Amino acid sequence: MKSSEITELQKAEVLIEALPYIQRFNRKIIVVKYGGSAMVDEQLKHQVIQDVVLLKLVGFKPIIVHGGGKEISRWVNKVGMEPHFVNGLRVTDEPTMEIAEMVLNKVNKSLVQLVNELGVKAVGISGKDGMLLRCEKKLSKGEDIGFVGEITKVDPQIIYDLLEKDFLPIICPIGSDEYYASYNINADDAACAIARAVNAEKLAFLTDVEGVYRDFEDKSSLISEMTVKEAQDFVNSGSLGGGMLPKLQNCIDAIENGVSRVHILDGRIAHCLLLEIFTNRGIGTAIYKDGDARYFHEEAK
Ligand SMILES: NC(=[NH2+])NCCC[C@H](N)C(=O)O
Repeated sequence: MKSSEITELQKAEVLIEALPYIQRFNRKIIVVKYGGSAMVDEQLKHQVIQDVVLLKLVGFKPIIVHGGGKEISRWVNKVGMEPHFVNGLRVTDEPTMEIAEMVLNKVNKSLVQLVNELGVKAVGISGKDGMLLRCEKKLSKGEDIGFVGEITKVDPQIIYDLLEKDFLPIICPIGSDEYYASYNINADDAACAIARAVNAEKLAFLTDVEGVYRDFEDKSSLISEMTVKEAQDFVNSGSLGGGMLPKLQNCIDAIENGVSRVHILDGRIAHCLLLEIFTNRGIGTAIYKDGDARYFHEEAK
């Protein structure tokens, strides 16, 4: 429908549809894992930031956890470093880690600036600040791939302090080990661990797919919602394709550890966060605690 075809009443109805969600998620923590195409395309980037600012201004407590993989590769190439690979994974040696940390902090501050420009005060930190993310070296099939960390402990105090003072925390996934060395952490894992540690109401992943498909080959088989049990059965069935397995496992892990709802969204769709959170049907895949599924649809009818 073209916007000119939307009547005034329909516009009002859109806002009314959002009412129960504004009410339900008021003062609740929503962790947004920001990554993929939505980080590269300038317009999408702006729209994501607008959505998060809106979430903040209607009374939610959003937290952004972001990656920066593409930007790190760009800088590694720019300085002419030769990448090394083990098991198909790029090795994060010391010089690469140095660049990764510089780039992630740079990306972090550019997001802070975008949020600030829209009138909400953001504070950008890495997992090293306040000792938020502690980690140890992660091996790939027993092999050393450098400074890639696996989270061992999350201390969310810094997040609570920022939220209490009404700041919007923006976090890049760098952690430190027992010797205080820096490690690069997978941003999905960081978002999941942070959401668990703060008992977030929601965790939303911005990805480059529409959501979870029942049949990976069939793009019309998008699953709109499932319970954590259904998600677990799906993982166990072994029929999950396209790199979705670790993501879905993270979702299950989050829900089993205190997060109420996890959403897998298509970050390539403009304003995907608003369309998911403030409508009954959403646009991606929502995973609920057992017993919670469809409850909200029923109530919102
Ligand atoms: N993909 C879906 N079926 N989403 C439903 C979303 C429901 C509601 N807006 C929420 O954020 O919890």
